[in-house]
Amino acid sequence: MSRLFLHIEKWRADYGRAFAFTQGNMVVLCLCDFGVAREFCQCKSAEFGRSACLRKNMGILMGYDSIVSSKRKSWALQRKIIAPEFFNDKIKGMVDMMVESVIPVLEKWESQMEEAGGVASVRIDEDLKSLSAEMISKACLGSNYIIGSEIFYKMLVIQDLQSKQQAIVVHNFGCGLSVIVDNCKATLLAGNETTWQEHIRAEVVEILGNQAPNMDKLHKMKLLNMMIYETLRLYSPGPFVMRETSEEMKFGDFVSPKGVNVWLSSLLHQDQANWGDNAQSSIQKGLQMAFLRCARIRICSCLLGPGIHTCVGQNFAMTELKMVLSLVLSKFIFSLSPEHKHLVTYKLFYEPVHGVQLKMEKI
Ligand code: HEM
Repeated sequence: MSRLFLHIEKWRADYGRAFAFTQGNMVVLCLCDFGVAREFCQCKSAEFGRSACLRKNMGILMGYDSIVSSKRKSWALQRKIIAPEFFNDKIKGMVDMMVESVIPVLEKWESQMEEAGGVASVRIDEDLKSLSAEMISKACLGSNYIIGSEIFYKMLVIQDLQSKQQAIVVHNFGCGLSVIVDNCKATLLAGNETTWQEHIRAEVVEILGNQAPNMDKLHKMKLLNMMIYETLRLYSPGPFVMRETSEEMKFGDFVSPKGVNVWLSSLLHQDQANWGDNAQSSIQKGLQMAFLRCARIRICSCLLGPGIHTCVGQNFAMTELKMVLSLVLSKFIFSLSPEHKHLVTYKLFYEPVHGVQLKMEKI
């Protein structure tokens, strides 16, 4: 985030851990302070809901009155209907469907490895995108899932057009050599430091044996769970969680009048004041700190959405992630391919511009 939203990083350094700015006629209070963030996360007031600008700018993609864009009564009603559909007892019945969907993808990658004589450079992002579209469509639409996948791809086109229309103006406050060097270091490290894989693979193999994953087995995979949280912390899917006040509200010492957009910055996830020296650590170091982090994440987390808006699909998402990763780890050894070009853009979520290319080898 600090690379794409350099202005936020700069304003935080210049004005402190909470500052306000205007964007057009919208007033934004941006919070980068752990203590205040906790209050943001714990706020259960219906007067602190989704902002009007989200509906205005993203309504075409998210719906103008959907669970992700509505407020108060309309949101509460939709949440009450949708949330139970993603409770764990429902997800339990979806695991076989998830395994069935992932097998063809693993077989496709396997044959690419065989054709390349054992080790191949495999582009995985498109396959994973299709896989996740297929799984959520099957979960929601059953046998009509093809329609769901078609809708998903139409939405991607709209997302693309939207992001071009509302291109973020990234102010260059000195993105110099140090930024490039930092990114090279991060990429090299992430590509080569794979000892974490061995630890997690050992856990996965011990729990799975030769059997397919099921819900009970996935629950036992503690290291894998931590690795997913650590990855979400280091590479949050988006830069902010956004709310709008419908009445005067107080966060720490900050009093926000009615109608102000309050943004919680994901810079918090890598803030040394909160995470100490390991704030920017790799997955390997991260795993050593993971227990501490998991505890903090529980206290204040916007990784899967804070407060009453916490992610409805988190059981589904975590099961899907653990299922796919456990199968990949039990079958393949992987690291970043030399062909991988690291460049990230922001289109509603962060996305790799040139995809993700892995060097993969069958175990
Ligand atoms: C790793 C994958 C995922 C991540 C990191 C994630 C993250 C989040 C976050 C941060 C929020 C809160 C946004 C806010 O407070 O404004 C959220 C809300 C939401 N997520 Fe997810 N999500 C994931 C997967 C999913 C999936 C698979 C589904 C659907 C099955 C889903 C459905 C929703 C919905 C409907 C909300 C809105 C909840 C509400 O406002 O009441 N998410 N998610």
